[in-house]
Amino acid sequence: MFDGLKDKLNDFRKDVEETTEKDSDAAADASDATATDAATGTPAADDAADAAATVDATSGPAEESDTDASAADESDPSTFQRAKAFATGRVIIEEEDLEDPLWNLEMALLESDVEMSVAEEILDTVRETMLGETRKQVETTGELVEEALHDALLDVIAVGQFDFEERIAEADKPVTIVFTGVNGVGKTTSIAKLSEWLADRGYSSVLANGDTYRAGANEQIREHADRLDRKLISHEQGGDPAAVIYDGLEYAKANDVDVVLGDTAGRLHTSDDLMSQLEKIDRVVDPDLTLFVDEAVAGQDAVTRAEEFNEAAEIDGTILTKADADSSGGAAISIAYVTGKPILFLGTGQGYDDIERFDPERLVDRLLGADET
Ligand SMILES: Nc1nc2c(ncn2[C@@H]2O[C@H](COP(=O)(O)OP(=O)(O)OP(=O)(O)O)[C@@H](O)[C@H]2O)c(=O)[nH]1
Repeated sequence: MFDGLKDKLNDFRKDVEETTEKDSDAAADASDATATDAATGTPAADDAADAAATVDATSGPAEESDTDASAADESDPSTFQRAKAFATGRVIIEEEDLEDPLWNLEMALLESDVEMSVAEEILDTVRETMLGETRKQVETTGELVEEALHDALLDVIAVGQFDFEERIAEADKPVTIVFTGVNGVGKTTSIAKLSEWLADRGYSSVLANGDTYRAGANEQIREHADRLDRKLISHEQGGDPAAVIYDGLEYAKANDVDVVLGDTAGRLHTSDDLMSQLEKIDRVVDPDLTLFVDEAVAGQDAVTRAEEFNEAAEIDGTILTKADADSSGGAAISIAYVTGKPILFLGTGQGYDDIERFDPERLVDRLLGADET
């Protein structure tokens, strides 16, 4: 899962390590040079050697000295700063160290279908974390990069998260959940999976097929309902989707069913038709939650659709299917930031159990290699 993106993030770590290693070598040379001068006993060299040994790299005596400073100090203050830091076991990351690696990272994120504003946000956070507390002490550059990437990714991925199970537990029953999204992305399968997920936690559910537009939609969802032994409410093709979901709600009330899972059409003649249909469902059944479903493999297209559907009928969260087949990870990283609504579940296969609660920390660990699953 998301292996392509994982590799690219790892490349960034290597990139920064390489640039800072070169600079560390230069700093080591400069540090050696000041030490050698110190051995010869020149006053300026004494200052520099003191500076190299001092723990506070920002206020060493060399900076205050008005005698002729060391060659490194005069020609390249940053090299001298590095030399001082190097002598005290510190790593200094300068803006120019990050320039090329950050450029490469931006290209890699965009290639991975990460939305532009999301990529920029990630770069800003990485830059801030790595340079923010300038001359921050770290054990290795790799660790600093990892920390910066961790924070940057988590910031965008965790937008809007809430405890879905708690929300279901606390809501008045029946809870109505409406699913939006285009056809073929795994919407019906996700409804079936969620019905099982809820059953595993003790909640009963009824399925309602609000996709009255597409021929064959009733048969498709009925197959799932039969297999799972769930009640399905459906009307004839061409019927009013709001009426179907309303009937689902009435059935749930009459039979003490906890949750109504309402499918909707993924595409109509025009987007205006789709919008007014979703608006009508909103008005008639006033769903507790509207979940947008799309496939991770659709990348940028999924992100754009999430925005469009969110405008048509405000969503409360996203289910991202086919994460098992997605290498890029762009949609998983971008959708929450772009819509302001969290990803709630990942579809991870074709079986009914192949659904997992979206866990931002776990995804970040996966991307940074700490979680191998
Ligand atoms: N690998 C994988 N396949 C999935 C996942 N979710 C759904 N699928 C498959 O994707 C295909 C389409 O799923 P459907 O549930 O029929 O798609 P849909 O969006 O409901 O399509 P419509 O009913 O046309 O709206 C099916 O073959 C599913 O088995 C997933 O998380 N991983």
